[in-house]
Amino acid sequence: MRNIVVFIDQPGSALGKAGKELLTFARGLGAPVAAVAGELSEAVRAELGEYGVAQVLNSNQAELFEYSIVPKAEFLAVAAQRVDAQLVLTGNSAEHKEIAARLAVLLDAGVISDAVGVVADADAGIQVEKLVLAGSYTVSASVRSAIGIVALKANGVEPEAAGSSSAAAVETVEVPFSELALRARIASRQARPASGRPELSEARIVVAGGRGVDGDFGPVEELADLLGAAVGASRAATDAGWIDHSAQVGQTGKTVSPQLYISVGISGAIQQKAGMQTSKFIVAVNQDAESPVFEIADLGIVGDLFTVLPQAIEEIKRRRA
Ligand SMILES: Cc1cc2nc3c(=O)[nH]c(=O)nc-3n(C[C@H](O)[C@H](O)[C@H](O)COP(=O)(O)OP(=O)(O)OC[C@H]3O[C@@H](n4cnc5c(N)ncnc54)[C@H](O)[C@@H]3O)c2cc1C
Repeated sequence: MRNIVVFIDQPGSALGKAGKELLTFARGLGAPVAAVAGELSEAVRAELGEYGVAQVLNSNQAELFEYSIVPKAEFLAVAAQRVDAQLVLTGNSAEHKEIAARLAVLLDAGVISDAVGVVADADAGIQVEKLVLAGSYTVSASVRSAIGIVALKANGVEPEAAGSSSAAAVETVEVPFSELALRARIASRQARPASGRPELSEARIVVAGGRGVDGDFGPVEELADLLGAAVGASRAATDAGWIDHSAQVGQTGKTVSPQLYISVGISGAIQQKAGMQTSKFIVAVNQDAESPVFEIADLGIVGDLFTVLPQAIEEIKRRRA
């Protein structure tokens, strides 16, 4: 396969898990070229080398961050053309999916989002696996254009450094932004207070609470912190104002695909399942043995969450002591 451009968006002082996953995927397919938007520190450059990147295309132009979406798509278009890429990999967040779509228009390319796997086939080209209809179907799709754009879901692969590392060569890219790219200006940004927990859609473990917590997320948060997990919620819990809307998992919330999803006091309505059904291992705690959540649970615990969670917390602490 020809070069694979991997989009690394504002890495800051260290390469994040999402970027490492994309690079691990890319390495399995061909030669990864990192397209880094934002400042490129020496530490990140070294990490890129460790993850098998020999070439980095970097732009830190202010327009990338002062205007919405399109400048990043134009940067990736320049990067893809510069290295004659066959594939561009992006993350699967709402912003990255929009960037992927814009990029596809710019490059006259096929785009596939929500991907969980990519295979490069000499005859069939780029084959992508994705999950649809709340994860109840796996669909194989192929890109038929000369270059493909694929937005990959988080947690599809364990990040793994390449066996040997070498310093990645860095080339600065000056993007001639179009007039169209500068039409939606970002007026202000306000950072959310950091919770210290992992980002919900990227977390390896999620502990989610529903109406059953009855306003008290304490045990859910305590278990999450013990496991280094993100805290999720059903819509009933977010609508009640017990937790921020950004924690909502489901059809109208976030889609998560962690290694472990612990569902607590959630009935398992179809709209909730839509956002978590592809989790690798699902544990459900619910006092109603007939609750639909048990249909998708790998391990079901019938009981009062205010009894079950403290017992689990105590046992984990005891085993770690
Ligand atoms: C268009 C649309 C979009 C939607 N989008 C979403 C979405 O994105 N995400 C989402 O979650 N929902 C969504 N919903 C709402 C969804 O249909 C359900 O209403 C919601 O998921 C229910 O939340 P819940 O399971 O927490 O509450 P309930 O259905 O009320 O279930 C609460 C559960 O807690 C159990 N329980 C109660 N007390 C305890 C206890 N002490 N210990 C253990 N178990 C206990 C009960 O047995 C019950 O099973 C959407 C609905 C619509 C119409």
